[in-house]
Amino acid sequence: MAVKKIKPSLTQAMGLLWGLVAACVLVLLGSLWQYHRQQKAVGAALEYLWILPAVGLLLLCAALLLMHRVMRERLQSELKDLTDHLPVVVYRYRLEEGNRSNLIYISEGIQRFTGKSAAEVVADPTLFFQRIAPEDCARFSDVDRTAWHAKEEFFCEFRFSMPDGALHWLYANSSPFVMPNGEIVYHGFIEDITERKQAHARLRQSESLLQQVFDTSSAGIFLVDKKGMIVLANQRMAEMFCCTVDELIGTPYVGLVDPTERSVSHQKMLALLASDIDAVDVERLYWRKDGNQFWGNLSGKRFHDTRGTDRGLLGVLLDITTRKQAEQEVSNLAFYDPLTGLPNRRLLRDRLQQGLAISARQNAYGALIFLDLDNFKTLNDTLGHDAGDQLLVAVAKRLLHCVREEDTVARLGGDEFIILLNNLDHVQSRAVHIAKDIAEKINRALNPAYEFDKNVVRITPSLGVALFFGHEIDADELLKRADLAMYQAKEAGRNTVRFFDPQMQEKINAHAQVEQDLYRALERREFSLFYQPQVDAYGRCIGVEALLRWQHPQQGLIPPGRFIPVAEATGQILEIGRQVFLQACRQQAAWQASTNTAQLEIAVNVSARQFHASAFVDQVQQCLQETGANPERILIELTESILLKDINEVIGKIRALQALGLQFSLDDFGTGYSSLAYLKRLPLAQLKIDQSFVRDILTDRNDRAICRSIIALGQSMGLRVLAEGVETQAHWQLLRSDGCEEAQGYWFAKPLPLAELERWLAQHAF
Ligand SMILES: Nc1nc2c(ncn2[C@@H]2O[C@@H]3COP(=O)(O)O[C@H]4[C@@H](O)[C@H](n5cnc6c(=O)[nH]c(N)nc65)O[C@@H]4COP(=O)(O)O[C@H]3[C@H]2O)c(=O)[nH]1
Repeated sequence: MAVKKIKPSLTQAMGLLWGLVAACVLVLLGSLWQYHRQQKAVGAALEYLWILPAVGLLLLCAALLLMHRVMRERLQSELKDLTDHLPVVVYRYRLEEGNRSNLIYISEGIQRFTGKSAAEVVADPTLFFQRIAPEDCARFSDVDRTAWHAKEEFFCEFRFSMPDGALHWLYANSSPFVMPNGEIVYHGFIEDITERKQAHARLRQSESLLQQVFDTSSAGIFLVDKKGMIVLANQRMAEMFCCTVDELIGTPYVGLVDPTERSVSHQKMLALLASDIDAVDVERLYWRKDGNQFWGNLSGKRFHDTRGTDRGLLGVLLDITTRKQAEQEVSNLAFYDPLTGLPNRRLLRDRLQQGLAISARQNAYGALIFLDLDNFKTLNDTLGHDAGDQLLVAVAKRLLHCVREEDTVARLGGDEFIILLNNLDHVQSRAVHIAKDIAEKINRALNPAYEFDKNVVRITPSLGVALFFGHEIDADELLKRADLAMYQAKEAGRNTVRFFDPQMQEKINAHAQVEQDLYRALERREFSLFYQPQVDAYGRCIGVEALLRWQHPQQGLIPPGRFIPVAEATGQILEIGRQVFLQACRQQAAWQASTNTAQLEIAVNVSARQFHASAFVDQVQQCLQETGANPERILIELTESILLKDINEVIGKIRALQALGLQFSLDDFGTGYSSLAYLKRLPLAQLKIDQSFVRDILTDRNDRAICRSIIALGQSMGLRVLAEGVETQAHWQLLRSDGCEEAQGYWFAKPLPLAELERWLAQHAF
């Protein structure tokens, strides 16, 4: 806004005054000259000198009056200039008789509001009033009237139509003054408060928004002062802690934290409040008034008031219990065995790494125990999987009772458990001792019967222990060692503990070597069949047992006991067994051609894995067709382990093969687990008494009693009974006297290659 220059009227007034004085002096001197020319004495003229001070005085008064007037005008002009350029409009009115107002003055700013000059508005104040918004008119008048009547200050906010048509908010304020003459004059101002109003409205809106957020937020919002006391909290916060907002306010924040974390949390909170850290984000357990816990995520931000003073911490608390539970579940699924709740293989691997690190750091031996339940599979198949699961859970519980909290009990899967023992001792011999004691304790703990539902079950474990010291060996190797030791325990008769032994490792290496060699043997056809004669009660050869031999290029002839278990474990037995059966069929077909040999039966061993293979029946059928062998002269020898699987499936398969004409013999009878109930249902032709019973029949009364029982059992069920491993005449005579009608053994002949067998047959013509 341009500031107008004030005119220098005081200087002009002084110039005028001096002009007047000079004029008076000239007039006086002129009069004196006239007297002198008219030869009047100067002395007489001097009598009129008193006029001089009088004229001077008059002139001074006139000058002072002029000065006062000039000064007042100048002041008024300056004041007007000031009021005209104020952002507010100032006005003055007088209250007249009958409380009527009379506008005396209004500053030029009124033009902004009305579009009319101040003089026009003074002349006609309605130019102003008519612009007041109709909805505010009545209120304006009421307030105005009340103020006049009471002779009090008037103030009012009202809407006003501006010259451009926009509606603005104006604020008018005036205060009464009693003039010396008793009249009442109001001085006031009018201010355009539209922007302020809008700002207030915006502020109110955002405040209301904030309040709504505060009240309806699903997060707990609170303010903690610098001493850690809650000074503000919203409803949700109160709900979270099962109390009222009032109960929260004035209490220490730390009282909301779970008691187990309280002291740590308190220290942290105070340290935080004293620090210049601006924000925090923590997840921790909180504690409700009803005693329940919940997981909360606290996002805290340092709170400064409008003056910038640090007032504490503004916290936003979210209940994250559901998320935590979900995380826990995911973690459980990833790291824990869902059945027993024990750590799984993945977590075990992690713990193992930690165990090795602890051992290295503390220079102490630790131990890993590999535990496998003996015959769990049989039990699971017999009792059902639910019972099997219950048993595993019960075993897990007993295991946990046997070890310290810092030890790990994990389940690898199936019936395999691992126990990791850390920090046993610095001295190896003592560590071995401790590990042994714990392993035996576990063994004892698992032995007592388990009772669930209607079942009472007994199960024993085989435990393999491997010691470790620092990072001498890695986790994989350690597991392998404990596993090997466990197998050693199985080999030693189960229900026992074995420590890892390097010789065992050699066995495993040998196992791996045999596996490799077997692949080559299959390719190069290094297998052949030997035949061991079988005789009847009169010593006549009624058949042969086909026994597999492996002609190893370096090791020579290898008996089946050395490679059949490997072939079974690797599945190579399927192909080997097929080749054996095919060869046996070919031989039978060849013998059919001669009347001397046409009646000979060939007994063929079939392993459990081979028998259970889905293609087995088709394979047998194919071999028979391919060779033209007489199925009635082929006897399949099954071992009792075959019966451990679903017995109905086994019976079904035997029946299907029987339908082709084949016969069945149960090998090694008495050594396995078959129950008599199953035996009754099996469509067998023959029972073979295992040679372990036959061997000591002459000296061991029990063995003889067993042999007698098997013979009697076979007879009662209409089965042929063949005694294996008959090595002497005395054996055979005794068996004969007990009613055994068939035999096989070195007394008659050893397993022979084909050519030798044929020579033997020729010598023992029947
Ligand atoms: N001490 C002694 N032993 C005698 C006597 N008479 C026979 N033996 C041996 O006893 C075993 C009898 O065979 P197995 O019980 O079926 O036991 C067999 C059989 O279970 C398995 N086997 C042999 N050939 C095959 C085959 O082709 N397939 C399958 N799956 N297993 C086979 O290998 C086992 C061992 O076979 P081998 O070593 O040939 O051992 C044979 C035989 O040589 C005797 O008077 N005294």
